[in-house]
Amino acid sequence: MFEKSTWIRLPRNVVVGHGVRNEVLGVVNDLHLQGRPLFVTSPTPREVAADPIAADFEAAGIEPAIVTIERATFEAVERVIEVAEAEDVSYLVGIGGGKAIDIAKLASHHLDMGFLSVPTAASHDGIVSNRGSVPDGDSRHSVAAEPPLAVVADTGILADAPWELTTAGCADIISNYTAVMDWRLAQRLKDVEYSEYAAALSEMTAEILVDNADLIRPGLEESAWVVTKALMSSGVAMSIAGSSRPASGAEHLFSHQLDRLAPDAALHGHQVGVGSILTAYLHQGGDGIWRDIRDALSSIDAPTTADDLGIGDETVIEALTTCHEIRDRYTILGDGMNERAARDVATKTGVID
Ligand SMILES: NC(=O)c1ccc[n+]([C@@H]2O[C@H](COP(=O)([O-])OP(=O)(O)OC[C@H]3O[C@@H](n4cnc5c(N)ncnc54)[C@H](O)[C@@H]3O)[C@@H](O)[C@H]2O)c1
Ligand SMILES: O=P(O)(O)OC[C@@H](O)CO
Ligand SMILES: [Zn+2]
Repeated sequence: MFEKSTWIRLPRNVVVGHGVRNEVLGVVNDLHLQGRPLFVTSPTPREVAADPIAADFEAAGIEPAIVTIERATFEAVERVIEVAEAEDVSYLVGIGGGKAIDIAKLASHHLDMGFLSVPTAASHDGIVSNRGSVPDGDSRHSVAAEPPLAVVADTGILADAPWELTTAGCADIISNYTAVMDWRLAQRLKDVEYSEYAAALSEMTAEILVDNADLIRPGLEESAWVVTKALMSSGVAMSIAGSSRPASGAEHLFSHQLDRLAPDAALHGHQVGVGSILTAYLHQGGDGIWRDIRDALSSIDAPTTADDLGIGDETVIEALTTCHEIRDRYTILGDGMNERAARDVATKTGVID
């Protein structure tokens, strides 16, 4: 008897384009959301987006509560939950980069409230995903949550954001190549649950982005459009899979470990991009696609070496040899690399000198 079943949860409205920041209130009305919102943001996104959106709400007689977070931690999630309860809000709006959106996502899940995702940077593929990613001591939790009810991505804001945030988003997408390799490997060796549709969507998203690399240039609003569509598509792949597997393999383990060893040294997307060069080499050897990944990253100004990341060579080796422990996710790293092997791959790919 066939007894399989699945829930695929996706946003109802996705609004992308120039000036759509002014449409957040319209989206709220379209979703029939009542009551006060709580805006979850961080300092610069507050200035560029949260305060102007709050002014639109105030003009319509709704006074949003606002909480500003600095880091993605479980303490920040708890703070947002406390403010939401104290201010008696009915829904949340995450306004900012990946961290603000993750915190809003996790808090709204706990509160059993809907949330809207308003990215101010095209820097990560958590914009529409159904996961929140938060470090916790020595490990990393990718927590199941609901995807946003709606996404409002203003390409004017995204194009004005610092260019490296956009290149980080591109690199987060390019890393899908190796994430899917790891997923297929884990399916073959460990029989992990696998979705051909989610894997194909994730790979196709990376291919379309790389094919359009010429359009991705600083100051071009069209770049923000191309990258944001890719970030959404990758997030949808995660929602179809019900896990971050289509977009997160060993290159993400490497990045999560760097977050612990060298906090705030580099952006998430840039770290996973360099990780992807390394793990592509581990999967396929010297003749495989590691050079294509490196060249694609380089063509959009994303880092390809430890130096570019501002991270020391020895930290890269430590991350490579220990990152398999960070979470229970089978990848090409298996039960861990030894130091000689780590130094070998990092040197042969030019990630370290
Ligand atoms: N949930 C998921 O599926 C998912 C997917 C990918 C990444 N992530 C998580 O997202 C985080 C990475 O996101 P990130 O790279 O956006 O980091 P981030 O949220 O820390 O943002 C980077 C910096 O850019 C600033 N910023 C944002 N918009 C700006 C603007 N318009 N102008 C100027 N500055 C602006 C932020 O305030 C922050 O200081 C990581 O914690 C990662 O694990 C989650
Ligand atoms: O589950 P994690 O490893 O946090 O991955 C989510 C996201 O960063 C994928 O691009
Ligand atoms: Zn990522």
